[in-house]
Amino acid sequence: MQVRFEDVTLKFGDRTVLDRINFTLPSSELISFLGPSGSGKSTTLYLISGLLDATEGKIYFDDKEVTNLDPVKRGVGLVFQNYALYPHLTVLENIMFPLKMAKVSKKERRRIATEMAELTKIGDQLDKYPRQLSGGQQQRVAISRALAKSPSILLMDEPLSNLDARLRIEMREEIRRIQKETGVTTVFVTHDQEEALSIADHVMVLDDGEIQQMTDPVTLYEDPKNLFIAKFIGSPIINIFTKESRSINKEHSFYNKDWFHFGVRPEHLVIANEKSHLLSATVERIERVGKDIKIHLINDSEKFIVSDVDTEGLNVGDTIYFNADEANTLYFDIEGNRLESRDKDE
Ligand SMILES: Nc1ncnc2c1ncn2[C@@H]1O[C@H](COP(=O)(O)OP(=O)(O)OP(=O)(O)O)[C@@H](O)[C@H]1O
Repeated sequence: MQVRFEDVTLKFGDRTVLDRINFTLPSSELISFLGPSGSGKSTTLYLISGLLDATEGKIYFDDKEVTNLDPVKRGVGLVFQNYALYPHLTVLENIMFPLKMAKVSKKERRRIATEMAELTKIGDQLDKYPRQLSGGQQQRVAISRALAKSPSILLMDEPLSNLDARLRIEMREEIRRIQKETGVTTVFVTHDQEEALSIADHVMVLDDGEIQQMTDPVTLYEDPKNLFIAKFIGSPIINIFTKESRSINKEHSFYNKDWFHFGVRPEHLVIANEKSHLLSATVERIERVGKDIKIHLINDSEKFIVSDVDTEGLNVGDTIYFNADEANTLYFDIEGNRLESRDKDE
């Protein structure tokens, strides 16, 4: 099922949190809402679920307007960070609970709940209580329960935030598998860009209540619409320079072009010689994490990072020279809007 927002505004008192936002979530896909804390991700999710009412604007599920429809009638499945399981009910009873509320027959409840538990690989834990399960297992129960009523859309609010790093990675793969097996349109809220990029078919990036860009993860990384997206997506962070930057060689032909900021990702800086370089800096630290090598550089107080270069013979304190890989250089105007944007969604 497709979700469409038309000029949706949400105010808390006189504070506008979302201001006339418009988007369409494609059917049967996994969509991530990504953004810093307070950007409006959960608010947008609650508007879809009906737990919050829009102050203005219209919300559609396919062609049906649901703006004023009761949350129960919207048929959404919800999964929260804290699992929200009933502690006094077993796994099976937890999954069957919404079906019981919907007056589904006992036999049918058990059949559906067992099927959902098999789907989420929790079928061998049916008689246990939530306290006897790990965080990852509890989240599997919560997902089974949310899917039991065949929701039109599955909404997940930071579902992995309570899990440790390894389990987070395992569970995000599981969520993707379950979404692909069921085909239920799913929204996954996170503030973790790596999580969003790895799991989602489409990512909607929010900042301060505004949609900055909505596209597939590869386009988001390669073709950011503005400086905010360029800096928010990618780790290590993109290197950004301005016309005033002391690291830039102002003799370089590149300098005369019509940009105010330009950005080069750490893997797109290439070593040059002193005569024809664009950037210069001193090696401050060489960081090795497993096979990944990052060189931290400094020029005056400006810092940047380069990766994927040969570090043999390189020492802290050395001055090195770079050129930017032109095809992968991102240019921005003074307001931070991308120049020559190649956004495929436009
Ligand atoms: N009930 C409320 N009353 C007043 N302001 C609220 C309320 N709920 C949220 N807000 C404000 O709305 C803005 C968006 O909040 P929201 O929870 O949607 O952000 P978020 O992107 O989900 O952030 P986080 O990752 O921290 O949960 C924030 O500035 C928040 O303070």
